[in-house]
Amino acid sequence: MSNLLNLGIPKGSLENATVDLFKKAGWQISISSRSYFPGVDDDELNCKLIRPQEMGKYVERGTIDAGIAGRDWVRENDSDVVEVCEMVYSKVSRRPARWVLVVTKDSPVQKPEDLHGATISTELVGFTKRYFAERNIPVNVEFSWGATEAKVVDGLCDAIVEVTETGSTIKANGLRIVCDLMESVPVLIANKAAWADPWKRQKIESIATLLKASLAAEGMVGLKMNAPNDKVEAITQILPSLNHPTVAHLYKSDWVSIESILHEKEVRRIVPELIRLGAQGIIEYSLNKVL
Ligand SMILES: Nc1ncnc2c1ncn2[C@@H]1O[C@H](COP(=O)(O)OP(=O)(O)OP(=O)(O)O)[C@@H](O)[C@H]1O
Ligand SMILES: O=P(O)(O)OC[C@H]1O[C@H](OP(=O)(O)OP(=O)(O)O)[C@H](O)[C@@H]1O
Ligand SMILES: [Mg+2]
Repeated sequence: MSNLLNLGIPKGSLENATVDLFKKAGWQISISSRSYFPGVDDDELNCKLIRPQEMGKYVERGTIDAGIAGRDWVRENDSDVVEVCEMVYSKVSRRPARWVLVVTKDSPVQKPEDLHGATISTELVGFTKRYFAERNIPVNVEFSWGATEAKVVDGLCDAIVEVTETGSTIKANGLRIVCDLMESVPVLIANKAAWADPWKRQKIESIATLLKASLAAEGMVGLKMNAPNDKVEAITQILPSLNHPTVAHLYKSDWVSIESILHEKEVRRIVPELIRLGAQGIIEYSLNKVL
């Protein structure tokens, strides 16, 4: 049973985005409703759904070998684990989640210092207490079980420290962000003993490499074209690339094939220029992974 890695998948906000990312990376994880043990098409993996708030604890103890959770919760729990890599994605976007200080629109609070003696509600109690203590602002920090935005609307507290991504919950509740306190992205964490085990470490590193490669490929495309030899200099000068564009000779011809990887957004600007410079037979293709 040594060639088996116990892997924690974050239940909740990061769940679907994480399963989608694994799919792009080459692993099909199937979660059936009410089961906390997803299936996975890899005999070397055993997946468990775990709340991100508890991922660090179970990875630290070795209950699971590795897992993905928001860095916010790994830090909040001060988990003694190896942070293998970070990946920039959230529930619906490819941006970090933001922990923000929030008040009602009509609140007089303009900066954290204005909350002297106030009550702040949050799920992230340790971080919030530290943030205000470091600035010598005495506040009363209360733990919130969720639906935190409602508490500041109802006047149950003066401000909240809450996570936001699209901002729609803050907007829907007529609230205002005072300032950003912290950004958080998902991290792949590993148990220290598992990291010291050569097989487990290699498996964890393979997962990290492929997840990151899949994220890196998003929004990138390949562009390939033919051009006469005397146009190569001009074309390669305007062509963005990861390193340098590839230039290969066409068989029995004084034409070359030029290939490069670039951001999809740049294509609409670059292609007309390439045609003007003499490129022909231009093809664009999507990428699954960039390593
Ligand atoms: N849009 C988002 N909303 C909340 N958390 C997000 C979002 N995007 C990423 N995260 C990250 O997800 C983790 C929180 O996950 P969790 O499942 O607790 O979210 P939740 O939305 O509060 O869950 P629940 O629906 O059970 O209340 C944190 O690490 C947080 O940084
Ligand atoms: O900026 P947004 O894109 O709107 O996302 C952030 C919201 O999503 C989460 O709420 P959740 O659905 O978990 O409700 P909860 O407060 O009950 O946990 C989080 O706690 C915020 O309320
Ligand atoms: Mg929540």
